[in-house]
Amino acid sequence: MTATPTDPVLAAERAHLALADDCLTEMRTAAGAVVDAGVDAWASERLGAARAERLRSLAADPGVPAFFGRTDGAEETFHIGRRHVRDATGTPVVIDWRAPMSRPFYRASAADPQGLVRRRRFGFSGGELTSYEDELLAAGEEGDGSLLRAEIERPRSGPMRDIVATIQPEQDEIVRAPLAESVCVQGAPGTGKTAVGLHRAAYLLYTHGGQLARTGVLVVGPNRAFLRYIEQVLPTLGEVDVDQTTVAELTGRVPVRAQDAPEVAVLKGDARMAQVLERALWGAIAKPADDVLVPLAGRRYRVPVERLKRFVDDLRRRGRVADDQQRLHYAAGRERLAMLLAGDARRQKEEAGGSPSDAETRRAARSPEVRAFCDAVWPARDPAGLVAELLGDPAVLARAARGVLTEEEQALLHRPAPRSVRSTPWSAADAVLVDEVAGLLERTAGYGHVVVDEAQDLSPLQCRAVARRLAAGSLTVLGDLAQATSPWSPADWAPTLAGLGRPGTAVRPLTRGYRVPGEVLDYANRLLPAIAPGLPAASAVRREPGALTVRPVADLAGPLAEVVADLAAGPGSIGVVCADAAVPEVARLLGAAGLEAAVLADDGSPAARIAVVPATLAKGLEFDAVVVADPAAIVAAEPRGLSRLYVVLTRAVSTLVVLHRDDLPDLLAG
Ligand SMILES: Nc1ncnc2c1ncn2[C@@H]1O[C@H](COP(=O)(O)OP(=O)(O)OP(=O)(O)O)[C@@H](O)[C@H]1O
Repeated sequence: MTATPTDPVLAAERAHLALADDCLTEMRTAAGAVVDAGVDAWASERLGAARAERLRSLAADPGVPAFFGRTDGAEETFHIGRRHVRDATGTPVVIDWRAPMSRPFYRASAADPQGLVRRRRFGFSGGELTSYEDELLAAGEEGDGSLLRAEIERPRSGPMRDIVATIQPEQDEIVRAPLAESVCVQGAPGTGKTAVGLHRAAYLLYTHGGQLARTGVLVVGPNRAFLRYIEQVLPTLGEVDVDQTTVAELTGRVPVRAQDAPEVAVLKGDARMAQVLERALWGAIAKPADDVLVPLAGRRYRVPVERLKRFVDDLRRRGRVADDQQRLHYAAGRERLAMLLAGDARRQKEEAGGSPSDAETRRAARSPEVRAFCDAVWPARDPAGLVAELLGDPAVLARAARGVLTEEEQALLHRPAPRSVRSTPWSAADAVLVDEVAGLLERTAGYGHVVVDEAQDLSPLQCRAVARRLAAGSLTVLGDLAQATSPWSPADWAPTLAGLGRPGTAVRPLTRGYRVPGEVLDYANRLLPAIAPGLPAASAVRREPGALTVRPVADLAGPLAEVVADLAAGPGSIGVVCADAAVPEVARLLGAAGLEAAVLADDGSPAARIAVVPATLAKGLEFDAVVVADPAAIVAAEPRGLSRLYVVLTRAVSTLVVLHRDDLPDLLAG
């Protein structure tokens, strides 16, 4: 319902908005005035940090209204907004969207009003409250979704926005799933997976703040361009303390300078490599060959070889425990071994009537004799050194890989040993191997909750890298098997979930597409039988006659500039997507036509209004209008090129123009 400016309801709601703004200003002033005086310097610093965070979370985004909806029950009325706002007496003026009282706003329907008589949604224009839409749920009346549609179609001009005002019931169920529950969302393009994952992180932080503030929340995305696109969503929701990163950054212990041949990268990402690395590390532990004389408080005590063997065997066994939390890590095992020798000497001394101190025992553990023994039997290792040695020395690899990798596979992995570990030309897949070894050496610090996006592309070893960051926490896995473009691309979610350490996770489908108009989605869905047979096609929540243009062209030059110039005359973002190799040429063509286009880079720099997008960077992004230049080249560029094309065709919110040279894939032709 669009209200007239004199509508009394609108006037009352505007007054409430003004009140909420005043209260928010007061809350901010009060938070700013708190003196950070704790009982000591540390406590003061903590208080200061907490205050800074509270101020940051209260810092209102100027254009963002304090509330976006309202629920009227039989007795109570709540205004629902991005954060809780209260007046000077503590009375709530706006309820946080994550609070339990807000749930009916998202879930109630005419069939199940959940205690609501009315649900009201507000429309804003430039921060002004301009309209409202009422649903008299108790009377069986439901809205037509016009505000949802307006929200989706609002032109994009930068990073991703939150969807807090219009989260849909099927999305809300995932957002509010309990913290203990890991979820895997299999969602077609534009069904809101990324949005749901981010809102779930915000919901969990609100609901389990204390617990998660200690353990933290991590969001993992496919690349920097994607992170740049999503990174503002959580701060707008008031959550400034979430780590957002890529798998490459997570595993970035060595500088990546080289690229593997595809078959080598595939092998390096294989789960069997974990076994090879484990053997390479633990297999190098030697059998003690001799007694050791341990110096302790001025005397030497003989620890016989049989006992030494037992120590080593026991520790090794504890290093093989499957559960990472219970497992004795290699580096800790080495220290424990030294302590066992020192402890043995101590016991001997005590039996002889002495009473060595703890400090003396620790000194014994660090003595040259004990060190020499540990160096020989349980050598200190560093992750990069171990991987460099394994890949550079066929004999070392053969020992670790016997019965696990074929000889041909071992040969594939081999590369000439570099002069030093530091000069090793590491590849991205090597970095994951190095991280795997680091995880064997020492326990990796884990988060309380991890959201992993575009998870369909993770290699088994990358899954393990994410799982190591999870500790005892839970996981939100987001992805779409139809958009899988990596060589590991699983046919179902089971292997990925097992690799992520949560094999029993329930897979929840999302099939209502919000981003892409029906005409465009139907067109892209024609590829599904070839790329993901059996996967249900998404249905679009809206249709948009004229949204799709498929145009044969003899030459790109003229039509491309003409189409982009046309689109640029309207509002919103434009993505011109082409095969990676064609990016310079497409950028040149647009430049020559006087169009201000910039190539989207993977360094996290912001996308220009007209962005030339390499097809391999398009995943997860969206633009108001998309021009796909030469789809056949996108398909031809890689083994899973059809899936890549499916990704590319599903990036448009309003308009998709496909310019092709009469060589469309069969499923799209005709
Ligand atoms: N409930 C909603 N209300 C408003 N907009 C929504 C809603 N759900 C999703 N959207 C919008 O639809 C678009 C697609 O959402 P999102 O990127 O999260 O989908 P996705 O499933 O991750 O897509 P893809 O797999 O294609 O990358 C975004 O612009 C998002 O804001």
